[in-house]
Amino acid sequence: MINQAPVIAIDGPSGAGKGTVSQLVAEKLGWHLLDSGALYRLLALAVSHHGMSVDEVDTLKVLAEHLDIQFQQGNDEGKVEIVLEGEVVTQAIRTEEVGHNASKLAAIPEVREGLLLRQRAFAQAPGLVADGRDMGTVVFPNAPIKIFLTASAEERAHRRLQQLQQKGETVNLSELVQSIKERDERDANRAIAPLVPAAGALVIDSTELTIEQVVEMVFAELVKAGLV
Ligand SMILES: Nc1ncnc2c1ncn2[C@@H]1O[C@H](COP(=O)(O)OP(=O)(O)OP(=O)(O)O)[C@@H](O)[C@H]1O
Ligand SMILES: Nc1ccn([C@@H]2O[C@H](COP(=O)(O)O)[C@@H](O)[C@H]2O)c(=O)n1
Repeated sequence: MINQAPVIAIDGPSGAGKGTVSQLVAEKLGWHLLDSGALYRLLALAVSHHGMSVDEVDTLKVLAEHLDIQFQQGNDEGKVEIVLEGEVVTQAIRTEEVGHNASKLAAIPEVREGLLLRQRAFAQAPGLVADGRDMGTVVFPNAPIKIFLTASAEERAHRRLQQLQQKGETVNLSELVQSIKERDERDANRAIAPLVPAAGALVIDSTELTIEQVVEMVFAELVKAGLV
């Protein structure tokens, strides 16, 4: 059996709100959280640090399997610091550039294979909220709850703009829309584990919804499944 503990799989395109909603749901339930995108971002950063070529697919697979990653509880309640090979990279992995490089690596089958078991290992009692692109389709196909969270590209770019501006970064909205559409295109059209709603997934379009409304909809699914 693949899933040892109940899993809520939350998939969808960049900026749809998966990370925010997953964190809130995991906190409310006291369940574990898997930000699978962070693993692809960490790999992209490591590849760039080590000056590796994306053509070395067998070496990439080994790196993906053994990459030294730690998710450490920070001083602020709920804040997790991400450590790659001894260096805190919590902020460094969140740039658009790292997201783009992650999405290029994510199209390589050996990379996905290398990360697969690491992701499944997060499914521990009492349960896991897993956020990504293929949580419901490939990594946790038996998850009792599958959500596909989306929003218009313009709304997602707008949210990302605000997020980056709050961090003091100067960004251009039309460039962000372009970047988000490019990443959507690559994620949805790759040959392996493309971004598609899993069979039976509840599709939630959050364009006109608040974060709280989306969280409520996920909880309604938990009630229906008898998990709370
Ligand atoms: N329903 C919503 N209404 C308004 N803002 C939202 C909503 N959902 C998320 N946001 C905001 O949008 C931004 C992006 O959300 P988040 O990082 O959770 O997206 P994501 O799907 O995890 O993206 P990525 O896959 O790129 O990591 C955050 O600033 C978040 O607060
Ligand atoms: N399950 C996943 C998660 C992520 N990816 C790829 O990584 C990129 C970065 O992910 P974020 O969620 O942090 O934005 C993303 O664009 C995907 O290409 C993936 O393939 N599968």
